[in-house]
Parts: sequence; structure tokens; C-alpha cells
Amino acid sequence: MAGRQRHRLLLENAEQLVLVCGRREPYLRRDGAASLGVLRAASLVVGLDGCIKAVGRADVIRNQFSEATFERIIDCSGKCVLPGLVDAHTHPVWAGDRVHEFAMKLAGASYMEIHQAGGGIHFTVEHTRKATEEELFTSFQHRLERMLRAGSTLVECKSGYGLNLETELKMLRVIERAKKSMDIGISSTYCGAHAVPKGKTAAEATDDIINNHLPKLKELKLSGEIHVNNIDVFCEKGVFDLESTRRILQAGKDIGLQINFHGDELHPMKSAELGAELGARAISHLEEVTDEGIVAMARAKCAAVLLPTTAYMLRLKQPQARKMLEEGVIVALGSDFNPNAYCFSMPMVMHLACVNMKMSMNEALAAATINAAYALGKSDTHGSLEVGKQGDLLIINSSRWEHLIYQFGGHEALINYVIVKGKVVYENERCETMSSY
Ligand SMILES: N=CN[C@@H](CCC(=O)O)C(=O)O
Ligand SMILES: [Zn+2]
Repeated sequence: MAGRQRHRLLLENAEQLVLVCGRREPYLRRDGAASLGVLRAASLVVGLDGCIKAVGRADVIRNQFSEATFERIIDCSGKCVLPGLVDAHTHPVWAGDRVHEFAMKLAGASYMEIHQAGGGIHFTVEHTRKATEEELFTSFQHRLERMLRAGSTLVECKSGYGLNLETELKMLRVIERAKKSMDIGISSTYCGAHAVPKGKTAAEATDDIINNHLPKLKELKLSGEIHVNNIDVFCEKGVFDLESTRRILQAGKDIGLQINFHGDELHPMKSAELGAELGARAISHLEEVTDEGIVAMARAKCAAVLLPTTAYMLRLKQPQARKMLEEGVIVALGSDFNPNAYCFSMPMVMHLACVNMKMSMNEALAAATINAAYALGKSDTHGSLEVGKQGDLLIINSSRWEHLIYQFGGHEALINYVIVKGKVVYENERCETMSSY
């Protein structure tokens, strides 16, 4: 019996309550994701500390908590409860959109042609350097709100449109401010090696990062001003080669950052092999990964963060999700939200992963919850509905959870509530009438 205690939230009698996993698994590989834990006619309790206190059959929970009181009770009859989605890769702090480049790409220009002609990341760097911290914060806040409304409750956020120390720090301060002031969870990534800045060689940029940027980040961490979680490099032909990538990532690891980088996207670079060797937490993209790289990642428990929007947008070859899953790689998903791939929606990302990368809906949900949390080093607190984990939840207005993936582009009509630490942070009253058609 739970006694007369007060709790924050009771979700009662959900048609389906999708645990994702239930035995404190830190990740799910292919076989684990084949059948996700789903309870029927189930309830869930979140305590005043924001953590899940109980999950189980509705009649059992009713009995157990018969004398308890709740700040809020939501009747979930006919609805599904899922863990909040985790977006493992985004670039959400920038000024200056690139809709004009979308038109160029549709007319046949490649991503690298635009980049080498001074557009792409360089265009965004120019605009981001000019923007004030306040302007960047305002647009970032709006973007985070859109991510939250699409069901993401934990998001990885990169810097990388400054390249010089001053603007990289400006971006990281903006991310830090959102970490403190917004409900959505954030894992922050220093991505000063996102491109070689104009006027510098890759070797000079590498030295600048190692000798100036990283020592400053260490100092700011010690003074408590900015806490960065991950280090990233765009390891790509014509950007940072394997050796520069190795030096930067190792230096980041030496100051306590988790390695989580862009690799093997447009050309095979042996990024996967490097990441496995350095103990990387995750590598993103991997459209061009080798068979040996896949095996090395599986062995090193290095998560593959696949980004279906990028391959779709740039008409690249799809990452080999099936091969990765068969070889035992931990597969996660990210939206890759950035001025090139303007997508906030993890439900859309899961849909693309299923159709274009041949993942099952169970695999896609595991990749967008527990495995994405693992890619950020947070699967002990996020990514599944288990007692003791943070109460980050979604309630959808459907009696089968798979509608979240099946109704592509339709999440606005389907997501009824988004909850962080047991507190309702988004409530969509219109979905009641909209999603039943
Ligand atoms: N590939 C490198 N970085 C981003 C794109 C960033 C940009 O084009 O602004 C990505 O992950 O897709
Ligand atoms: Zn990226």
C-alpha cells in the first residue's frame, strides 16, 4: 500500500502503456527491440520528485494508491501512454535559414558543391556570428517548443555555427540558458569542428580547437558557467580528416566529454573504426560505413545515430540499418534538425526510418527512446517507463501506439499531452476531435 502520500500525477487506465523495456536494459539491440513491453488497461504514477513511482495494471494501482492524493489525474481510457521521445542529434541554434539552398538542391546541386562554394554551413556561420545572444535564444526557444509539441522530451543540441571561440561560446551559453529555463531535457554538444572556418586550414583549425577552445570549455565547466556533455567533429572528405578528428575527439575526451560525432556520411572515412577505437558513445550518419566499421561499433557498444531526414533530403544512399541491427549495433535515431534538414518531428523520423531504412515500428520506437537515451549517456534515467526513471511521457489519442508512426506528418492531431517530470508541459485539446477520422 502506498499510504496517504501525495504524488504529482496519476495516468489512469491507458488502453496501452508502452514500457519499451522493463528490466533496466541500457539499450535494446535487434532481438530486444523485437517485442517491446506493452501493458494493457494500465496506470502509472509519478511522484513529487518527478520520477515514476509505479507502473502496472489499473486495478492493482488503484488498490495500491487508494488513499494517496494526486496533483493531477488524467483519464487515459482509449489512449496510449509512451515514454517521451529522445532526439539524439540536432543543430537547433542558428540564424539565417537556407530555403534558397533547398531550391538549389532541388535543381541538382549537391550538399558539398554548395558547401565548397561558401554556402551551406558557411552561410549559417556568417548569420549566426552576426546575431545577438538574445536573438539566438528566442529562435532556439521556439524550436525547442516545436520539438516538445512533437513529443521530444530530451534533445541533443549542438553548437557548430560559430567555428571561432567567441561565437561557439555564444551558442553554448544560449544552450545552457535553455537547459536551466526550459522543461525539455537537453544534452549539449560542442561542435566547433563542424567546418573548417574561412581563412584557416584544417590543421590550423584543429590546433585552435585543441589549444584554445577546449581549455576554455574546461575552465567554464570548473567555474560552473557552462556544462557541455559531448564533443563532435564533422569527419568528412574536405572537412576534418581522420587524423584531425582523432586529435580533437581525444582532446575532448581528456576533458571529460563524451565522444559523439558525424562520420562516414558522404564518403567512407573509417570514422566508425576510429570511434570504436576511441570509445565513442555514438556516431551519427554512417551512410558510407564499411562492414568492418559496423562490426567494430557492435563490439564497442558504440551507438549508431541514424538520421533519415538527411538521406531523404539530400537523396543519399540510405544507411544500412538492417545490416547494423543484424550485426548487433545499438541503433538510435535523430531528427538532425538544421538549416539543411528542417524537421522537428521524431514521429516523422520514425516513419522515414521504417519506410526508407526498413526498420520495424518496434525498432524505430526503441531507437527513438531507450537507444537514443543511451547515445547521450542517459538511459539510466530516460527512454523507458520504469520505476525510478524520470516521468517523461506522451499520451496519444489512439488505442494503438503504432499510430504515432503510421500517421505520418499527423502528430499534431495525435499527441494529446506531453509530460516532463510528471508535469504537463503541452496539452492539445483539439486532438480529441481531430484524430478520430
Ligand atoms: N553533416 C554535417 N552537419 C549537419 C548539417 C549541417 C548544415 O548543413 O548546416 C548534418 O548532420 O546533416
Ligand atoms: Zn548533424
